[in-house]
Amino acid sequence: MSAPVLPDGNQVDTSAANPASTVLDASRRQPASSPSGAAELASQPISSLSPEDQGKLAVAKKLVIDNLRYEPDFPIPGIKFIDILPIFQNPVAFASLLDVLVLLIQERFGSQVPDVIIGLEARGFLFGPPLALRLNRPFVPVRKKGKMPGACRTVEYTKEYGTDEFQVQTSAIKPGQQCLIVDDIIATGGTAAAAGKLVELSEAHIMGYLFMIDIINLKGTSLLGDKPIITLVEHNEEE
Ligand SMILES: O=P(O)(O)OC[C@H]1O[C@H](OP(=O)(O)OP(=O)(O)O)[C@H](O)[C@@H]1O
Ligand SMILES: Nc1ncnc2[nH]cnc12
Repeated sequence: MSAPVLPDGNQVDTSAANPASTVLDASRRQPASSPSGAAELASQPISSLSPEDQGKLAVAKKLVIDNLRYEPDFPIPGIKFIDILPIFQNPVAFASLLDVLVLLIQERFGSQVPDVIIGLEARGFLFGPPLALRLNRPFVPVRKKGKMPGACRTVEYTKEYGTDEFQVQTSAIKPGQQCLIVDDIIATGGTAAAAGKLVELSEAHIMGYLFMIDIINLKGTSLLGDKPIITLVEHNEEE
């Protein structure tokens, strides 16, 4: 099978990224196959990107989808867990992910760069800090209760498989800052909404949310009001 073809006609070598995967034409909006058959490319407009950047976006999305793993009944019965960790064991996929997240932020917000990147424990810590570095902006962690020293703001929340409490250090987010909240997955939306509340308690602004994956049948984005949401991949558990 031939390698993905960019709009400029050049071929992209993704074989080093995932030798076992089937390499598909990156110009397609959806892969012909994925490990579960359920993860699909998010249908956000890409028209303002150059042809070269559209090619990068298509290749990065495919690399992400090909590097997901699905674990039934984890962490509790009935949950089909999406394991994103293989992406970070694959330097080509990881670098491609970061490149494309920067592109999507630029596409959505133009020349306005977030003042701060807010990453959510734990998997928002995997790509939030390198993304913040790429944007030359500070990274602020939101952590589960009891992990950080000093004064913290706290909110309780409910997520797909339980309840939890989130904290941010009181002085970490400055009043008036434009915050981009980043996490690997939005499922029921409770986690991301809780992080949004912490930003608001800090008297800062939610500039938007960014997720690698949206489990769309759980409709989590409905908890995020009218804030801009960037999603790379949509996953439907019902398909
Ligand atoms: O949209 P929701 O239903 O709220 O769920 C989404 C959250 O669930 C997962 O985190 P988890 O709480 O499992 O934490 P972990 O990353 O520390 O494992 C995931 O990384 C998101 O943060
Ligand atoms: N199904 C799922 N897979 C991975 N992380 C999750 N967080 C919430 N739901 C999840």
